[in-house]
Amino acid sequence: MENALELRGVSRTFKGFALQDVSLDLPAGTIMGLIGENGAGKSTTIRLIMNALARDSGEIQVLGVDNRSREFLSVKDDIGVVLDEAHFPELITVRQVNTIMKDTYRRWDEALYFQYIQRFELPEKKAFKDFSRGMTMKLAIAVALSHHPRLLILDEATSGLDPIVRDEILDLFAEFTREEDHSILISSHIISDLEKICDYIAFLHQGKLLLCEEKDRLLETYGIVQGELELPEEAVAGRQKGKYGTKTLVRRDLVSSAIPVEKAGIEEIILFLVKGEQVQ
Ligand SMILES: Nc1ncnc2c1ncn2[C@@H]1O[C@H](COP(=O)(O)OP(=O)(O)OP(=O)(O)O)[C@@H](O)[C@H]1O
Repeated sequence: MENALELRGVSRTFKGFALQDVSLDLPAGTIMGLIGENGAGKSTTIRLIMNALARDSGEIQVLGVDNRSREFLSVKDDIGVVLDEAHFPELITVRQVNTIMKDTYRRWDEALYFQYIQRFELPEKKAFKDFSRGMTMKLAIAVALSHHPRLLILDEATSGLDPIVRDEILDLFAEFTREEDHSILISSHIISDLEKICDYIAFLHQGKLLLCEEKDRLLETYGIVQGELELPEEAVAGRQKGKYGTKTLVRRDLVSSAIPVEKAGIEEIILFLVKGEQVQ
């Protein structure tokens, strides 16, 4: 299997919002960051992938299987999912979650689950209703990882976590993909988080996928030129005029080597591409 996920022309319309014609491939063994502003359609895309939401059109293959087929039910065992509204019953405890998951997943690994519980310092006897947002996300991540999935689908899984825990969890995700057939789709609006660990960046804006590209390729392709320099128009991908002068996002290969081009970060590239010409 080459791709863990394949979306072709996927669309879904709600009143006032449409996810339009989304196509992307997540190669097995890689991490894709799905980024976009609030309301861009990230959760909708993830719900469509899990077939928790029906699409209007398009095709979705998950781990080589059509997500509307019967086979998808058994493939679900191979997917660890953390949704942004991760929820467990109010009175349930960490220990009771273990008992339930034992019956839910064929490959549930109790020892591994309790290792994560300890690592995340989660209380074993506290009722779920008294968990903070960070604790909730940690519990959901522990569950997602403890049934030995091949694909992790994570919707805003790091939001609500403090920077230290967030870093630890991002390392954990990177560790997960060291196995060559392990893949991750992770959505976030914290671009810097995703920049660290992702191989691919997919960028949704108002329901459209504006970009889906290898991260390193984006970093190689674009750079920043400071000041009002003469540049070939085809090299200019975006421009910002601010109090402290002009910054231009350029395609490096179209700019003369005499012009100094600085490195651009993923966040900068995305912002420039979306905003185009801008005066601040
Ligand atoms: N079931 C639904 N019925 C109607 N509109 C919906 C439904 N689900 C999502 N939407 C709308 O679709 C749009 C995209 O929402 P979505 O949750 O996919 O965005 P998102 O990128 O995940 O945003 P956030 O970062 O805020 O979580 C929003 O305008 C939302 O109101």
